[in-house]
Amino acid sequence: MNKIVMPSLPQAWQTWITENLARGCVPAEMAQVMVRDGKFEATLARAAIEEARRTGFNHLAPAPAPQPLPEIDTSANILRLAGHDVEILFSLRAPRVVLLGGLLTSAECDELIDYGRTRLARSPVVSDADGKTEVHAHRTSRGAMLQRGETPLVTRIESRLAALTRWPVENGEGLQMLQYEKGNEYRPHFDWFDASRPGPRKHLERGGQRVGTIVMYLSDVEAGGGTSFPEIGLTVQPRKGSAVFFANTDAYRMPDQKTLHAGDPVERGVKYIATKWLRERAYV
Ligand SMILES: O=C(O)CCC(=O)C(=O)O
Ligand SMILES: [Fe+2]
Repeated sequence: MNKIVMPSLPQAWQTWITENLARGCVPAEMAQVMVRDGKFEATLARAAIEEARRTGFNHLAPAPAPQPLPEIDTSANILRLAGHDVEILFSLRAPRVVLLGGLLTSAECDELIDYGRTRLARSPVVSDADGKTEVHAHRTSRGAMLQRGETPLVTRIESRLAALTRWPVENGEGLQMLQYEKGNEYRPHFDWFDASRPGPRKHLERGGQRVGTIVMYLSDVEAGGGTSFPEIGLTVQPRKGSAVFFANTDAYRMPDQKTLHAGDPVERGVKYIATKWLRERAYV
């Protein structure tokens, strides 16, 4: 095996191999993770791990520090953000999930629905082949894509989200206001882009990975319509004004498989949400 396998890997994976070997992880299991999560050829994964082992896995520069991510201070019950108190209802460390109460006021929810409702169109998904957006049976809601700062209310919400997550407004995609009627759903999916597929890879060029998601509930729902995370057995029930935040990647900004999530089918009532996706860098 030649010696240049490791440097050909993305820096984050070099660091991952180095750190996991140092922690005593089993090489065969590490190779499986690289195939599953990094979409590497098995032979390449094994060669890189073997090379790192032979060289004492210290031929790399010191591991870079974990990258900053959007993060919410969950040290108290109430987070005071410039004139607005948000309740921290629960938090989970890995994957990072935080449930927030009273992120939006009832009047803000109603205003956002009234504003977005005038231009609802079937919600698209990103195609694997070319990155264009297309209508798909897996996502049956209708929605409106709002520009960043499109109205004073949108600006106010975006500033609140930036203070909440300590993440710049410029790194956010525009808000999406979504309406799910009876039977409408968003089947299990990831919000992060899979760099091994040509379509999603194109989206990474503008602003990098989607490192965080905030789903804000603009209405109560009589039955169904929860946001569920099947890998961790969690379902969040919509409650007007509440929101769920989750980080889509680990501390090295590597996609996290545990963030698989769905908008469950609405059984009774109408569900309205606003979704905000946070990128690694400015989204312009
Ligand atoms: O509808 C939901 O509860 C989840 C929405 C979602 O996953 C998204 O907008 O990316
Ligand atoms: Fe999502």
